[in-house]
Amino acid sequence: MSPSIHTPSYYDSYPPLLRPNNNPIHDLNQDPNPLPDPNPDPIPVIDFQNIDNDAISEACRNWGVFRLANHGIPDALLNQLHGRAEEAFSLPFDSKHALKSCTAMAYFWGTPALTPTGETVERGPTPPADMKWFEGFNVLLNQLAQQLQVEDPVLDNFRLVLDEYGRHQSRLATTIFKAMAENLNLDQNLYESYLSPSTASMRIYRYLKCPLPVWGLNAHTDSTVLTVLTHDEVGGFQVCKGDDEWIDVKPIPNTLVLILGDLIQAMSDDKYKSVKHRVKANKYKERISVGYFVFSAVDAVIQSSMYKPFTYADFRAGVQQDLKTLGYKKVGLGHFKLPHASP
Ligand SMILES: O=C(O)CCC(=O)C(=O)O
Ligand SMILES: [Fe+2]
Repeated sequence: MSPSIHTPSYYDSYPPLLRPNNNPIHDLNQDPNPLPDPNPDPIPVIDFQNIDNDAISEACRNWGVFRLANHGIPDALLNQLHGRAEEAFSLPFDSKHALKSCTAMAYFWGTPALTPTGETVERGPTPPADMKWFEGFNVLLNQLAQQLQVEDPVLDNFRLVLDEYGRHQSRLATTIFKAMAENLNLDQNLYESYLSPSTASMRIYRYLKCPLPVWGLNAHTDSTVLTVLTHDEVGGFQVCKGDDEWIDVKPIPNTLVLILGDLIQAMSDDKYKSVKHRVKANKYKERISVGYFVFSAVDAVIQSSMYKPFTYADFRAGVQQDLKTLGYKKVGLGHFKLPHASP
């Protein structure tokens, strides 16, 4: 008998457990993809070239999310970012998996529960219903330029574009945070420790075609001060308005979506909302998104009338505890809530 020859297939880039041939229910071409809704979404838009503090204040209080237009990131760079990410994800799974403990650019798949250095929080085998149909790279921006030596030209090009994109994000986040801090009358001496772009990380996701009726990413709030997302045209990102109204955020080319995280909610004495968001899984199309996550300095003490003083290090330790025991962030800001502020 001749030895079986393995013909490389597109799905060699997928984590083995998420390949269609390992999922008999994976029937990719059965129904047509539903048509997108032609109506615009109601997400507020902020013009970065003409910042209106009142409009920012309104969006932060009522939504916790807005779209950023005229952000000054060249379209060519955004296109390159998506192109390079696509190339990196198309590498064979083993080449990506080799980076799973590479702190500057750590590869992960199947779960968003990561340690601060990008390694998967181990909790024993994940049942398929909890498995997330994605893979990604967790990038620590301050390590990307100096610490990461990769020989593969695809990964090296990816690193270069991430570095450039990250510098734009740090510029945008600093300016937007300043407008928010002015609106909140925060002490100017706190600005630098409350928003520390040197702590920033990025996550680049490829959501794979998903055969199961599960969420691409479950509803959560971010543990950040601010998060800035760029999405491809596939869609599926939703934010929660009020208690339970889920709104589809339309993918609009070359705009960014900025969401407020838990840390700014505390800094604002709960006037601003850390918005819940989630991602719908898609059976037919892969989706690429890039998130920039910026935090406070790890040892900066966050003062709030609604919470006990805490540092980002304290906050992160609470989240890691939840990830280890439950697999998801449960308590978050609740760890620090003052009794008089509880409902
Ligand atoms: O993929 C996305 O659009 C959202 C990612 C996200 O919410 C996160 O990583 O916290
Ligand atoms: Fe998120």
